[in-house]
Amino acid sequence: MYRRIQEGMCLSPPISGFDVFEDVKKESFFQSQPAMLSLCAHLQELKGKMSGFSNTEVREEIHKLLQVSLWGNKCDLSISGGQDNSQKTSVLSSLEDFKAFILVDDMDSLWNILLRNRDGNNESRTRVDIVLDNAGFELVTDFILADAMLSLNLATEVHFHGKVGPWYVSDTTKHDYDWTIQKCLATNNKWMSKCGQTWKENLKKGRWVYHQHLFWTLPHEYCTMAEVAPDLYTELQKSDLVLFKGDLNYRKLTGDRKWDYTVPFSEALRSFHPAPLCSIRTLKADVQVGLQEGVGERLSAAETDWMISGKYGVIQFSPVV
Ligand SMILES: O=P(O)(O)OC[C@@]1(O)O[C@H](CO)[C@@H](O)[C@@H]1O
Repeated sequence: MYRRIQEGMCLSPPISGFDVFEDVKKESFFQSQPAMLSLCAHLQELKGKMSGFSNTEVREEIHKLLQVSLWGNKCDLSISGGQDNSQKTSVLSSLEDFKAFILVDDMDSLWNILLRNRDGNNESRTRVDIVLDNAGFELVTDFILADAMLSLNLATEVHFHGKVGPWYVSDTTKHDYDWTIQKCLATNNKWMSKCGQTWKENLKKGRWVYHQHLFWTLPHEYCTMAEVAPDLYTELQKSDLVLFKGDLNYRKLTGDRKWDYTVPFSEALRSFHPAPLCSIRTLKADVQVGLQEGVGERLSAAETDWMISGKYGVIQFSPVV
């Protein structure tokens, strides 16, 4: 359907570059602004005190921001049919309450990778890639996470991957990416504006890099990437850690199959192992792997919609196997 919409626009010059979802995406950004402001303030406060942080404190902070980025994935305009689905309240204050809804949390594995950079010498480089999902609140949570990873010396560069055109209503395009940074920069809130300024500089200095590739809007499951889009696969192989945001990426990672709940994530990825990777996803489609024995069955008995409601989430890691 999204390809058809795009095709219709492409065949209609002079509006062939028009994004039919632009207005709802912008509206969702503005409606989430109070929640974004509190995150920006939190980040700036963190930067002010992080020089004396122990590794344990750094771990705790980055774990919090990973969870913020996870719950940011609840805000997608495809699941709500384009209706308001913005974040109205600060997520940070609810993290403890939400912990029980994280079905897999592989933070330890992520930490082992990120710690290498922090403990390494000045010449060591750690590249983290983020395969983006929704613009609006979720994108800002991804920016906050990426900024913190650089500031806390856990990574030296972050590469973002977006869509070539409007997709699943709110998915991030290059225009959304640039617009969001510019809007944050231009706001009259000092913390948010400071964030926007830093993000713009990160791009200028090559600490942040934006990529787009047609593959992300093709129907292929990711185990075919090496064959269908070898250039993209080679690009991801340069990464130390690839974070895949959102539900649709999870479906394509696992091939949208009816896996048993306990099948290991690495196995469900089949031949897709360009780099260590992690899915950060709230559950909105009926595919889930890597659960402890009995968890899927227990949830199915208690809540018929547990796989599609967006109430549950995973931070699920796979090494290169
Ligand atoms: O990738 P996202 O933004 O987390 O989710 C996209 C999504 O909501 O769109 C589809 C319904 O249109 C669902 O299968 C899927 O969960």
